[in-house]
Amino acid sequence: MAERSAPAEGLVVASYGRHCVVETPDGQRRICHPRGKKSQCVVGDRVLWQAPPPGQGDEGTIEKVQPRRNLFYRQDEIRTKSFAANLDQVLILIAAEPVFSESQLARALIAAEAERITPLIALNKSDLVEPFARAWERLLPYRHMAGSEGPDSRHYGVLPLSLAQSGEVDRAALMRHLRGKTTLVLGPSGSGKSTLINLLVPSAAAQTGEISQALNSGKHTTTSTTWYWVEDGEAGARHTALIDSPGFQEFGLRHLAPTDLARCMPDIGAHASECKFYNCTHLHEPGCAVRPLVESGDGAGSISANRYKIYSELFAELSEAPRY
Ligand SMILES: Nc1nc2c(ncn2[C@@H]2O[C@H](COP(=O)(O)OP(=O)(O)OP(=O)(O)O)[C@@H](O)[C@H]2O)c(=O)[nH]1
Ligand SMILES: [Zn+2]
Repeated sequence: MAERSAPAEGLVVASYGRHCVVETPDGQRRICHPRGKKSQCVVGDRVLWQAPPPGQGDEGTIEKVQPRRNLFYRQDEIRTKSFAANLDQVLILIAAEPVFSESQLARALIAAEAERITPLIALNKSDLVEPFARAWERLLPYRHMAGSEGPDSRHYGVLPLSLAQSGEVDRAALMRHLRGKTTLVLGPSGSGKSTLINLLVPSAAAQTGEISQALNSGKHTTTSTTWYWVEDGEAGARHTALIDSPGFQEFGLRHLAPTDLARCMPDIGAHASECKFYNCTHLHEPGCAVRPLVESGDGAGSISANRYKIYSELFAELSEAPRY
């Protein structure tokens, strides 16, 4: 039997459930299969993979998945879906139109916070003046949420964009946040996700082409999550990456306990340590420091009524016993 070569390092750039595409440090891409359950991988994984012995095709095997810094995923009652691993940021792209769901936005933010991944929010289509003004207003609690670095710091970056109109300006603004990082891009359909990817990655089609080629054109199904290198002049190639992933809808958080929520909703969590009971749920307890801060009809209070409503609904949802 022919000698096998030593396992080599690689980066998972596309994932199809049972198999994936691995990129080598010199930019070659090839299809690989996990050796067993333990070597199941997702986009963003650093792996050790092995080429097949000569004469046995060109599909490799994943020998080992290196320990992950984080894993971004969602979980509903039946399924866990992993988006990607080893992320620096999640960019949540919403738009003036179609009108975005605040609950969906809050869920994606919570999932990121739970894995300690920095979320960044972008609101596209600022050229649609009135719908944009309404959407920007709805983002007020997110734009104003206090950060931990001094009294004027903000917890979330919120970028206004007009991707189809002011591409170059937006590209510069986005790159200030993305440069040198690996960012997962999420957004509901119609928000401009393809427009954003094409703006930042003019070679996106070519890069997906290389993946299809590695997949023997059509032998395997089309991709669900894809890694793109962002060409960035001075900084050079393979430095900044975007990961495009579908599946913003139905953002299940069943992997979290209801008591994790306050920590992942910083406007609510900020006051939790002042509650009378250390395990206060902020729903009904006497001496709760959170509830008096929720906006009432008179405009007083510093926690938005919508945010508190989302918190209580999620608390109830995550408290239900699993139904399977
Ligand atoms: N008015 C306006 N329209 C935009 C802007 N950016 C994107 N669009 C339009 O919005 C529509 C959706 O953009 P896409 O980039 O295809 O959005 P997507 O999020 O990839 O949508 P799916 O393909 O459905 O997932 C297209 O008709 C774009 O031309 C913008 O800044 N302003
Ligand atoms: Zn409380």
